[in-house]
Amino acid sequence: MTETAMRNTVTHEPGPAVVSLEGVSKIYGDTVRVKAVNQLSLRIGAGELVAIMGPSGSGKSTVLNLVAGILPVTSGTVRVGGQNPADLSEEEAAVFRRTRLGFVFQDFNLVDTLTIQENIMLPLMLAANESPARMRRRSRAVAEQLGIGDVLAHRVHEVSGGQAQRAAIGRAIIHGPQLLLADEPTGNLDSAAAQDVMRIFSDLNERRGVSTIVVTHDARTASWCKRVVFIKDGAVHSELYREDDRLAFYDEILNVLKLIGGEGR
Ligand SMILES: Nc1ncnc2c1ncn2[C@@H]1O[C@H](COP(=O)(O)OP(=O)(O)OP(=O)(O)O)[C@@H](O)[C@H]1O
Repeated sequence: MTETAMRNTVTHEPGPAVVSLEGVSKIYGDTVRVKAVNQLSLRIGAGELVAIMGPSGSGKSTVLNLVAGILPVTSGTVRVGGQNPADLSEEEAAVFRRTRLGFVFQDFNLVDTLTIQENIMLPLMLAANESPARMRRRSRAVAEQLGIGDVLAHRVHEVSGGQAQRAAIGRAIIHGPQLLLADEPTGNLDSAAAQDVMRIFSDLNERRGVSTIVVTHDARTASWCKRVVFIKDGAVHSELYREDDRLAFYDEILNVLKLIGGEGR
């Protein structure tokens, strides 16, 4: 496949940008310098479900952390919902992340000592502007939507990996974030649980228009997204847009991964 063919030219018109990166570079270290992201520009429209793929060390997680405002850029501009995280104080940035973004991680990052329901309620508890009864009602509704209404009273070690990740998704969406950021959300799951999790992201995106970025090594996971951005050496290498057929998209993704390296699993 040629690079021109990979950069699908069908007209896609995403909504207003929820994320835009312009000429963004990130260099780690002072003495030993690692250029993890190199003049990268990327626009993600509101309501998009996008995967970021690329070989190990290509800069995927760094890009996600730059979008989240967890890492400062070395140069260039990042905007999330029109806001440049660099313009915010540390405290404002923390509030921005807590109220406007939702995070999902490979290892779930649930609090072991809390129940599944308490984990899902956590962002509401931190915001401290809702009554306990309302927080419980909202967390139950989210859990039922995600198919884990029956394990709300369980501790984290009493649920499966797939249920734990669904709880983490519940925690990520309960406050109605503008943008969901997921770093290898299916990396610790078996194939069936991974498909369930991606079906949930896809449903949230289609029914509720939740803008989502998923970093993944896994072509099957990426095939649930509508667009895949391939990163190599810290810059955008190519992109694919999904038409209707998810399995055909999966094959197209594997072909690009063969070309640029990356597992595909
Ligand atoms: N805190 C850090 N300090 C120094 N170098 C770092 C740091 N974090 C990442 N790097 C380097 O930056 C480059 C990009 O790393 P990053 O984790 O963003 O890549 P990735 O594509 O997410 O990799 P993987 O798929 O293996 O998770 C790599 O060369 C990595 O070694």
